Amino acid sequence: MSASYAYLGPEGTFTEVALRRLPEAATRELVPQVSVQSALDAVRDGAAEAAFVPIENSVEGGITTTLDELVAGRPLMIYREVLLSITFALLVRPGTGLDAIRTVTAHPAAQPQVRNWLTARLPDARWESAASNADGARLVQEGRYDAAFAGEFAAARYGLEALETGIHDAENAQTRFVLVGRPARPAAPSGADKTSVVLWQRADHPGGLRDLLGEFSGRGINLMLLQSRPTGAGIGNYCFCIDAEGHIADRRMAEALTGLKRVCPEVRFLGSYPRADIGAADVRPPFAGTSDEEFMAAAEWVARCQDGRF
Ligand SMILES: O=C(O)C(=O)Cc1ccccc1
Repeated sequence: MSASYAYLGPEGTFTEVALRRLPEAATRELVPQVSVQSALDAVRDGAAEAAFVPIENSVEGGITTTLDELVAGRPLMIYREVLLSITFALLVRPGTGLDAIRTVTAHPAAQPQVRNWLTARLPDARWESAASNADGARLVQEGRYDAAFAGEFAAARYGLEALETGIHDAENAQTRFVLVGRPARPAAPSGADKTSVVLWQRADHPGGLRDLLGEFSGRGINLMLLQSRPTGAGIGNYCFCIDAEGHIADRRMAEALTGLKRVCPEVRFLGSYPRADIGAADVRPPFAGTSDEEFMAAAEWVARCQDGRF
């Protein structure tokens, strides 16, 4: 197995900056890929140990290419996450002024984060999507577009200059990235973990989603993400990507997943991994009746009842 991490490239993406924040990245070869799909396929085919890709941003929600790959592609698992605060720079070939910009490019997920700025400052510019923000910068270098929204750090890499910096429609916009590998035993609980799953619900079942969510809420498990994605089976057919607080090694999470596996036609476990937003010291204690000890004591009581030893 190759000790390399594939990531959404080319060099100079926000993805690369976020990846370099993981201590383990320092000991791996980092290999840029042209798309999220090719980064994930490199892992599935054994060419890379893991892939690092964007999955969610606080302005627009899920990065659908990544979610759909994790939902429907050959199974993979999430091992780590990184949160990165993002502002954009407008990168141009040296000497280009704002009034000369007719075309702008960036990754589609960048657009909702710069839309107001674009309307105010470059109302007539035509938007074209790029495979990533750094790829947009590369295309500006090649003369294909006049300007790209990307990280300021990408300017030097592509011989461009930043005409404007700090561009962001929403304050504190953050993007979440995940390190994805082939399925294996999740790391032991860190004390502040989350669990990602995809749930399919039975067709035409009134209150189906409420019942699925009840498996979590009834055990005191807080949800951090709920995103529906079409299953591809026609209008009205959705599955649900869910991030929930806790680790599959926690009794309450294991029991919630057991309940979901019984009632859902399909459940895909996407991993239990350390949260990037808070540490163990900030995790609130389990709600009354939902600690490991309370689950175990209750299971022992049932066993004693079954034995007539209560
Ligand atoms: O990493 C990049 O540069 C990307 O193209 C993905 C992305 C898109 C929008 C915000 C953050 C990351």
